[in-house]
Amino acid sequence: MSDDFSDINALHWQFDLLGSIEVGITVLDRDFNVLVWNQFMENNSGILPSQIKYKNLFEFFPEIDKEWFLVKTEPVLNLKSPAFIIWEQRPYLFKFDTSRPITSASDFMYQNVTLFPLTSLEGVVEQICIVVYDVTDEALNKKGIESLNQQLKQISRVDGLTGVFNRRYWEEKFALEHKRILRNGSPASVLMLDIDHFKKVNDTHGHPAGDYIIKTLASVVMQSIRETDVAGRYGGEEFAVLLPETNAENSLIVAERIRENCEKLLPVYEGIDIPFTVSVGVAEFDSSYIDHMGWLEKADQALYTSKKAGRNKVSKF
Ligand SMILES: Nc1nc2c(ncn2[C@@H]2O[C@H](COP(=O)(O)OP(=O)(O)OP(=O)(O)O)[C@@H](O)[C@H]2O)c(=O)[nH]1
Repeated sequence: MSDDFSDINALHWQFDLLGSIEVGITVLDRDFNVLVWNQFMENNSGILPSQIKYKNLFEFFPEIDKEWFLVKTEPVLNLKSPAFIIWEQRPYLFKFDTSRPITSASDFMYQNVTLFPLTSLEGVVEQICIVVYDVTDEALNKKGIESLNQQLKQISRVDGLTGVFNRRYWEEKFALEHKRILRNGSPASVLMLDIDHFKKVNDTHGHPAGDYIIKTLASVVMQSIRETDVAGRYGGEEFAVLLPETNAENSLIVAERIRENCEKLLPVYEGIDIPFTVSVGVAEFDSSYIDHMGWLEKADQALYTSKKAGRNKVSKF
């Protein structure tokens, strides 16, 4: 009698434990009818155990992809091996609101889920137990760090003044593209651009006005090239542009377009007109350019030719 009583007692506190534990626990039969629904599941779903008990899980949670869930539970039921669902794979199994304040970056609870078999005394799997862990904080932290890393990466690649790639990153991309071109022999060209008499802009209108002209040139360049082209700020008022899949003829058209757009544009800084022109050098890739910097050097030489010829010009190496 006293043994029976202590068994009942143990069962009672075990049920209490199940209720107060800060993880979700539910037990399903082989047809996915709910047998156990603990306090955590009730609190987060708003569904009472009396409402869901002996009912099919999928009726209450249509967001669970039934086909996928059957595949996931198959080894649990038939091979007695547990299965895991991590939030990186699937953010949640049950769509619960997050209990975090409204400022939280997520409006649902991220979950790690364990599915394991419950066997009868005969060793037959008759039920499946689902344990749901709330990992919202961990997930948001990780996502926050990832996005911060992404931002840092972006900052380290981009020139702060103009938003185009900085020299270091541009050269990295240029070197990679050069390798690819050496291998497949596809046409490509590179441009070097430099603002004419830029020192005069600074001297006459001041450094901030000079910065404004540099930014203006960057936006002219970006508007004049394709998405697959790669523009970078190479020096103070000097830009480099890589034009993949572009032969000399077509790259001269692009260079001329940039030169003309700059000439036509009349930037106004603090009420003062500051016209400017650019000189451009163009060099098409040649298989003898084994070194990428040797290729760029050709564009620089062509730029020098444009400067010597009176500026506001495009020259081809
Ligand atoms: N405002 C501003 N000026 C810069 C920046 N970087 C470099 N410069 C200036 O750009 C000027 C470049 O002058 P130079 O290289 O002599 O050439 P230039 O006056 O453009 O003459 P040419 O290139 O021969 O037509 C210098 O006065 C630099 O101080 C920058 O970020 N902002």
